[in-house]
Amino acid sequence: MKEIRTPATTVERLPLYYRCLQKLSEQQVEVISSKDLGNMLGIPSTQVRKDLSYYGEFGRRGVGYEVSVLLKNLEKILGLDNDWEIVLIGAGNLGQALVNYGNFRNLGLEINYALDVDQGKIGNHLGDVKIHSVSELDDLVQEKDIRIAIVAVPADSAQQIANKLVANGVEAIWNFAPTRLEVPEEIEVRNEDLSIGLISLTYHLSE
Ligand SMILES: NC(=O)c1ccc[n+]([C@@H]2O[C@H](COP(=O)([O-])OP(=O)(O)OC[C@H]3O[C@@H](n4cnc5c(N)ncnc54)[C@H](O)[C@@H]3O)[C@@H](O)[C@H]2O)c1
Repeated sequence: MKEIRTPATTVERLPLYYRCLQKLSEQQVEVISSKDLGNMLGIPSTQVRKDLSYYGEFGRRGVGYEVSVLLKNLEKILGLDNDWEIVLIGAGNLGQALVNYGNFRNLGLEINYALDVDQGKIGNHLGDVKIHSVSELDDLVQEKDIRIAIVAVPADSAQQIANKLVANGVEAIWNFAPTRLEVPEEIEVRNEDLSIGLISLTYHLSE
């Protein structure tokens, strides 16, 4: 049987549906139509139905989606029903902001460990998270079976850190350093480059 690949744009929208459904659930809304869900997110109802149809038959024609059922299913699809252990490398300005960002918790996600090379930072706490020496990376990643890492070190250290992470079993990297990481094909890398967002605005104003 030919496997149907879910478009990347659909996958990108799933967290939006999830967050929206969380809000609806908090507001005790039990059922939502694709039209209303789409209106809340600025997405056409046809797109909402198509996106969700890749994962199953969640809605009922003329009725809509049961919020709690769709929320539970999306939680599973997005892997948010797992207790992921996440390590941050580089507890500088950005790293600190990420650890202190409370909204990850609303998704059931948490940065559990922070590593840095700076002796002046090692031993300090970012909230509940103690900053450990980066020399502990190998042992920590292996012992805690960490599969997700956040790289927030300067660009010239990022590749070396990525190599160590991958060698110790990390499978997914959220990379904030403005550099392309060379990793094996099976490693999932998500690059976050804030300057690209800002440049897209200056580009449009300059047209
Ligand atoms: N600050 C931002 O808003 C921002 C935005 C986008 C991208 N970035 C990128 O994210 C990265 C971090 O930015 P920042 O502003 O937090 O810088 P920063 O200088 O404040 O922090 C970097 C931290 O990494 C640590 N570090 C350096 N080498 C290391 C190594 N080998 N192992 C472990 N820790 C190491 C430093 O001691 C420092 O604490 C940079 O690559 C930067 O370009 C930053």
